[in-house]
Amino acid sequence: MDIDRPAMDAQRARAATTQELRDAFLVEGLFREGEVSTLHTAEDRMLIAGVVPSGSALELSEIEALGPDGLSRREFGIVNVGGPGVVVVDGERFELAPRDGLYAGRGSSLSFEGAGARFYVVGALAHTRLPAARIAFDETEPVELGDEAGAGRRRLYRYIWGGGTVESCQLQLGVTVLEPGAVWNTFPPHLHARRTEIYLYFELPGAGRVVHLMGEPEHTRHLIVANEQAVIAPRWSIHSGAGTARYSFVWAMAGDNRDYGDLAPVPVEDLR
Ligand SMILES: O=C(O)C(=O)C[C@H](O)C(=O)CO
Repeated sequence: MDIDRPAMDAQRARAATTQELRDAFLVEGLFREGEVSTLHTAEDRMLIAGVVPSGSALELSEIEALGPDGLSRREFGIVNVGGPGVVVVDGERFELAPRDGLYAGRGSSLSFEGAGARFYVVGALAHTRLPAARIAFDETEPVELGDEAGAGRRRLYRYIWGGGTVESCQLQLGVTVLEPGAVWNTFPPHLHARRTEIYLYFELPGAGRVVHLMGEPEHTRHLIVANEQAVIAPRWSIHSGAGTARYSFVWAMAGDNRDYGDLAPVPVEDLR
């Protein structure tokens, strides 16, 4: 799979059918055994990929949608959403346990190993090359969010962000893990005027679904999302959701700045 997806504007999203919304904002089939699958979106030119090495190593190589410069002008954030595996960045081997993350700078050559590993890759345009760094889930101090009464207790692990130790050009990325009994993420929701955000839901049971809320605050829409599916949130779209079971998700942003707190909360009373 190598998809080049155009943007849909807010006005069209208000009136889009369920299928049109899914075609524009939902990413299905990203993780296929023994394959690298990619999607490039016109929203902040973000690239996402699912890499499932199975028996043999796989490389992230040139992608048709990116044209002649290919991956050479991009930085990458990676999270292992499967079993243990290895990412090789320009010959250097990084072992990634489940939920571990990795940053790889502009123009890195990337290959992936490990039967059982499932790598989620996010690429953003980058103006300079910065050093690769592994971010261990176990060693990252989480931010505690939500409460039990609101079924939203969760831990947010910031891997690559403006206030952190791993440098990036524009990419921000982390993992949010819901506590047992929690189903809500990112509520009340918010907007980022200067960034695009992509969520990848994972650790959701097979028959589980997340009702993902999107759209302008006064014209909300929803997507029914299964495990290992991603949702693109343009700058005009809220991003929030409630699951039929607990889950985790990778959030990743690209855009004008790396100030993680640069967001506009939307009061619940203003949602329509
Ligand atoms: O659970 C949450 O809340 C989040 O993970 C919020 C995301 O980081 C986000 O949406 C940042 O814009």
